[in-house]
Amino acid sequence: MTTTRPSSLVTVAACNLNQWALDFDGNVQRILESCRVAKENSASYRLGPELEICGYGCEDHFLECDTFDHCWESLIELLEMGATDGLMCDFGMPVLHCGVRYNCRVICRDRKLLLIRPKTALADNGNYREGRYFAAYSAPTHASSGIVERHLLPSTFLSKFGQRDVPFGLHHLHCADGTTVGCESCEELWTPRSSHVDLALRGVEIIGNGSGSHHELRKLYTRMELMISATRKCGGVYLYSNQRGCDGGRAYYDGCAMIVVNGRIVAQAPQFDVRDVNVVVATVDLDDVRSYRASNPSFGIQAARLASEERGGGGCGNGGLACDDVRLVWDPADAASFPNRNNWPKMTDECLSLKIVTPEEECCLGPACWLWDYLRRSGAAGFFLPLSGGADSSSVAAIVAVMCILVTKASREDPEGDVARECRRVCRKDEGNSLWVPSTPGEMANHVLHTTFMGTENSSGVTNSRAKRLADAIGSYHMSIKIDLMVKAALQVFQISTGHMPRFASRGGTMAEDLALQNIQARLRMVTAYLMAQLLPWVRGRAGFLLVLGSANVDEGLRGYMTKYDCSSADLNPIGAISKGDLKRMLVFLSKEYPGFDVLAEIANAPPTAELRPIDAATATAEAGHSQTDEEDMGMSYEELGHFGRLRKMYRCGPVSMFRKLVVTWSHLAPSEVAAKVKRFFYYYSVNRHKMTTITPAYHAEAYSPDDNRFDLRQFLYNTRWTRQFARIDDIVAQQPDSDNNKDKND
Ligand SMILES: Nc1ncnc2c1ncn2[C@@H]1O[C@H](COP(=O)(O)OP(=O)(O)OC[C@H]2O[C@@H]([n+]3cccc(C(=O)O)c3)[C@H](O)[C@@H]2O)[C@@H](O)[C@H]1O
Ligand SMILES: Nc1ncnc2c1ncn2[C@@H]1O[C@H](COP(=O)(O)OP(=O)(O)OP(=O)(O)O)[C@@H](O)[C@H]1O
Ligand SMILES: NC(=O)CC[C@H](N)C(=O)O
Repeated sequence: MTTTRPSSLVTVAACNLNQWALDFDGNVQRILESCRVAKENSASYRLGPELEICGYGCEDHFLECDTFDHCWESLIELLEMGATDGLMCDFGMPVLHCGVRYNCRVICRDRKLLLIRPKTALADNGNYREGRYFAAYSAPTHASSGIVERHLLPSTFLSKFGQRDVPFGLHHLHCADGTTVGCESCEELWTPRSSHVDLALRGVEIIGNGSGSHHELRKLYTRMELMISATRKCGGVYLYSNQRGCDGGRAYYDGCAMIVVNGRIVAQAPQFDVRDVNVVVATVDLDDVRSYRASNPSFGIQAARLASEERGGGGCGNGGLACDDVRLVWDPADAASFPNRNNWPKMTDECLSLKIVTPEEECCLGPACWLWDYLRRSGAAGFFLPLSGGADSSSVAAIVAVMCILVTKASREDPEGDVARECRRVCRKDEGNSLWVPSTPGEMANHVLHTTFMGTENSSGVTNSRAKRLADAIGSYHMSIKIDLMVKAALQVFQISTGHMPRFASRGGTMAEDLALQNIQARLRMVTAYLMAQLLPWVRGRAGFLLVLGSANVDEGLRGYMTKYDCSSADLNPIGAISKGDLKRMLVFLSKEYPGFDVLAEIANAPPTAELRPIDAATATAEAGHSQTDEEDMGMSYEELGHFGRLRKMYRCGPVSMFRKLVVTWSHLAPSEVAAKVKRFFYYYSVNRHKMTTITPAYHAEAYSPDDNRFDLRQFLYNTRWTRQFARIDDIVAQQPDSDNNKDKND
């Protein structure tokens, strides 16, 4: 008699889901769709994103019992609707266990819960606050005795599915066909002692990582490196699922579900997309994992040592749980299951090279997808953008244009699909059984984007023309108006009330008068923007309101080079966490990528100007069209601001350490000049920090974002003289060989 081993082929699926915090019904629908697609592709295992049932970004809603209750309701619904029939599903949801909140993976199959696995390392840096909502789990000491901790399920499980409780802890599953499955949750991959290491040493072959990881420029590369390195060292089939989209906040989760085998990427889902559900599937041979590990003696030594430690009583209770009625592999010999050879899952043996877009593309694709989710979920009829023809507001217009390109393409590919349906709803073309889809991105832009150049007597014709040409290229509903009447009226009210009329500095006024005259123009633009946003749909015979887009970039926020409550106060800002340098590169990229957008290159190359002071014909240049330029006004260049911003936030530098670094980086400058620049930066940063408290919610794009509300938590009332800090800088300058003091001494 011959005994043959069961087959070792298994088809696994990972997904990107556009979940929305607290949208329990919508989330269930998207999960169901991902399970359907996984099954359609013959998968026997499906991994979903972190906390997918309620949405990752519930934040303080995780403190509410309702959130936990609704998650159980959703899980019951998923089981009842057959999501797990014939498919092992690793779902993400919060679980209250013995009075403690945990961020958990819940593994189910055939309407039965097999394991609840709590997260052990919580994400608490940057935008993450998991420690506020959850406790990190560590295995209880009694687990070493082999006792498996159990979680008592809500009573409905007993009545509906005959199940009272489920193992709870850091276990993995041993299926009847010899396949082993385990999990590691998002941040655990990023920690020095990652869970996948011990899982691999215990022989676990399939490891699912359900994540809630948001986009930051250049971050995908780090994620990919972590997964490739993990499976190169440990072997294994590593699945990564991530949320994708705007789930109600400033972050954009950038999907990119992946399947990696022994250091090779075998499947990758899109990072930026307007579809709600993407599923990637791969058929892998677990024997490849077994032989990869077994062929590496040093892996064997460590695996044997761990096994002997655990046998020797140091066991941590993280053992395998037998699932005797679960089979994951498919067997070509089982002709009854797979009668038609053409329907067999395709073996995935090639190694894909990871698709990583350039930072310029990331800058427009991430915010474009985020804006689309926000627009369709807010119920608005479109956007209103004050378009100055400068680099910032033009970048925002270009991002909306990219949004229209993505949505138009997806709608035209499937006029009956979800994206087309949402597009019709937003464009107010959804009456009856309409299957309308925009014929071009420009047609869509004409429905959703409203742009206005709001000139004053201080504006130049050059910027007005750039705004008009860009609006024409994009197809937006554009107007060019003058707001001098409003400015004059406001100043007359002031004069009647006080008997004084302010003058610009160039006309004999003080700096206070000059600033007030600049700010009134800027603020009236904001008032006009909201009026337009409210009434333009009415003017066009449509229902609804428009969302006002802001366009202050990260450098302006950091330096405070903006008027509080002017056009920087809007409903949303897609570029608030992107630097001027990255934006200019994005504009140049778009001008090359899309025919007809060549005006963007001209805009990128023009010197930035606020156009709030009268034009001085003697100093105005043809490119700027104006004599007032940002960099001169600010007393620092955008490039210098980039350095200050990164050192302050990403390298956690106070004034003294920033000076110490820059004095080396800027070795072409005298230490005293570097000191003056650093002090000037910290002065303006601290004097204007209060502006960040009211700044418009912006797409989180960069690790150097100064967003006061979520990401860069600091005071907003400073002693702007920084006496101790600046004195230390002066001390260091005095010690430098080429300092002015020493020069005097040497002379
Ligand atoms: N510690 C503190 N905590 C809370 N609030 C504080 C505060 N200190 C001042 N304030 C408030 O902030 C006000 C000063 O800020 P703000 O009114 O913005 O005025 P301010 O910062 O003085 O002037 C705006 C600056 O932005 C420049 N700018 C450049 C480019 C474009 C634009 C534009 O708008 O288009 C503007 C403009 O040239 C000018 O230099 C004070 O009058 C006070 O109301
Ligand atoms: N003439 C104008 N018409 C319409 N909107 C304007 C005008 N001037 C300024 N704005 C709005 O106010 C915002 C801030 O103005 P500011 O002069 O600081 O421009 P900026 O930050 O350099 O941006 P941009 O590069 O778009 O000019 C602009 O991004 C734009 O949305
Ligand atoms: N949700 C998480 O655990 C995310 C953590 C991880 N550092 C990331 O950015 O992807």
